[in-house]
Amino acid sequence: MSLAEDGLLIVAIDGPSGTGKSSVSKAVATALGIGYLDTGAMYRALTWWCVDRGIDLHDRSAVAREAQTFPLAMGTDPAAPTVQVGDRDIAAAIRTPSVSAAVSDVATNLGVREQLIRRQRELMARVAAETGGVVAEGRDITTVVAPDATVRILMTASEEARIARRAGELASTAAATRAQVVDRDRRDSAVASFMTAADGVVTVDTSHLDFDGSVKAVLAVVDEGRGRD
Ligand SMILES: Nc1ncnc2c1ncn2[C@@H]1O[C@H](COP(=O)(O)OP(=O)(O)O)[C@@H](O)[C@H]1O
Ligand SMILES: Nc1ccn([C@@H]2O[C@H](COP(=O)(O)OP(=O)(O)O)[C@@H](O)[C@H]2O)c(=O)n1
Repeated sequence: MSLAEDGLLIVAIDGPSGTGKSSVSKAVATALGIGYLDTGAMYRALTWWCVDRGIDLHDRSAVAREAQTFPLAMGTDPAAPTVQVGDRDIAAAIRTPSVSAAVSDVATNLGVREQLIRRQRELMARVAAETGGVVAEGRDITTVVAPDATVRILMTASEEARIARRAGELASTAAATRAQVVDRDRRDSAVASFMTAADGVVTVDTSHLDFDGSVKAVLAVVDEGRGRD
């Protein structure tokens, strides 16, 4: 199944931590009046779920089994995205440093990726059918989840800018944040290629842009991509 058929607007955005993917994607989806999917939140939610249930994250087949069945519900309204398992709201719980430190162990499990990619494609197709399109962001959306998306963007920013943004959010020092961010990107790179743009993927470098400038830059790429379609 091609996600991009039927005139739906599928915008795929990848990039390393702290480039502005989540915040910019939400604003872009809001401006376009379409849905929003944070795929990183799905890997974080599975990590939280396994830890909560006492499942050893290194037991690859047990974690992959949970990926297939755990009761995840992603709210895809860009103005108020939600993450729930069962009826429990875990949006805040999945952002804790302990989940951030453990999530790469879950995301580098290929059995997990197979299941979550399947769920991401299903969700994207459903949301796009409902709203006319979707902005999905993560590490492998442009290359694996939706390589046939209408518009494919790699968001980049200098390591310095990314660390400064994350440190601001976490109220942490640059040195401590550097270790977390760089280390996570390195581990994540084992299973997805998001540091350089694949063929046909447009790079948006946000190092010297403010937030509004980044939103405008992405909207300009979307406009151009739509025109070509
Ligand atoms: N272009 C930008 N300039 C300055 N700050 C930004 C920019 N884009 C995002 N931010 C801020 O940086 C932080 C990290 O952004 P986020 O969207 O979470 O990045 P990512 O999803 O790529 O990890 C957020 O606090 C966000 O508001
Ligand atoms: N498409 C995706 C999205 C995220 N991930 C994993 O999920 C983690 C959390 O993603 P995130 O988008 O919330 O990360 P940040 O916004 O904190 O950088 C990443 O560090 C990857 O391990 C992935 O493997 N593939």
